[in-house]
Amino acid sequence: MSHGWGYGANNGPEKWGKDFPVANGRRQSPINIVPKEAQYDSTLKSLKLKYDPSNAKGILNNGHSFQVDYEDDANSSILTGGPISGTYRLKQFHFHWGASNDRGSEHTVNGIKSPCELHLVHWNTQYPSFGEAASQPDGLAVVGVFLKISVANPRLQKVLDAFDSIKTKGKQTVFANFDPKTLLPDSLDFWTYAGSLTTPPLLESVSWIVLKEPISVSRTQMARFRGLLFTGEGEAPCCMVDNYRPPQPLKGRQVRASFK
Ligand SMILES: CCCCNCC(=O)NCCc1ccc(S(N)(=O)=O)cc1
Ligand SMILES: [Zn+2]
Repeated sequence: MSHGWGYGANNGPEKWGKDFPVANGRRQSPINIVPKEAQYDSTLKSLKLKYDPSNAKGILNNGHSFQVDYEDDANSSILTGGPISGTYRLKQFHFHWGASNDRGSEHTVNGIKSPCELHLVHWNTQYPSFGEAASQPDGLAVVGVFLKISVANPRLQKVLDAFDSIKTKGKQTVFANFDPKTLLPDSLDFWTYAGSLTTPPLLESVSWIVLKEPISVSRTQMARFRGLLFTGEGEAPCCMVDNYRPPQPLKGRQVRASFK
């Protein structure tokens, strides 16, 4: 795909398999979560997230989404517990969203899409770097959080206020002193399954941890996500919307629940 992957008709999820054959693999993400078919696993530990706000570095429009990058050369912002063993370091968080509020999330629950989904990306400190970890079956752990339309979420404000500085692909700006823990819901109840990156290179290295409880976002706040552009400065503008991969075949995988 010389024109690079994306979410359009010519380079979107249905075309990714050409350049990334693992797209048709046995542990692809996202998936549709069917709560009634998830097995409660009492041996799952509670999730422990310890983040240092001063590790926040910058916010970047990468042409597919925007991401907030964290300093990851020490165990200061880490994920432990849940389905994982050992310590995983926060690398970045980003979102996926739709052109309208009826779609946008990657995971679905009983086939229902949410308007937006937050991903907090962590890598296993057993490996020397994110890049190394990303090629290992237990290399990454991503916490997924659904956003649902409700009252405005004040915790999103700082992220939204940076959008004017990163409107086009490749733009980035300093983003300091932000605790992603403030983006999490009250309950850390989760579903978990073995999956992959949901964008190319679609590496099958992710322990997915999808929280049951959503956080809120208002219609007005969602509209601001849609003001970002997939395109670079000076190119014909294309709104950054519908940057989600649809659910992939479960292929016999089990989804476990941390709650009854
Ligand atoms: C510019 C060099 C970057 C090297 N990065 C190489 C690489 O593997 N990047 C993958 C980054 C990624 C993609 C998808 C998710 S998701 N949506 O599954 O949470 C999380 C993280
Ligand atoms: Zn993602």
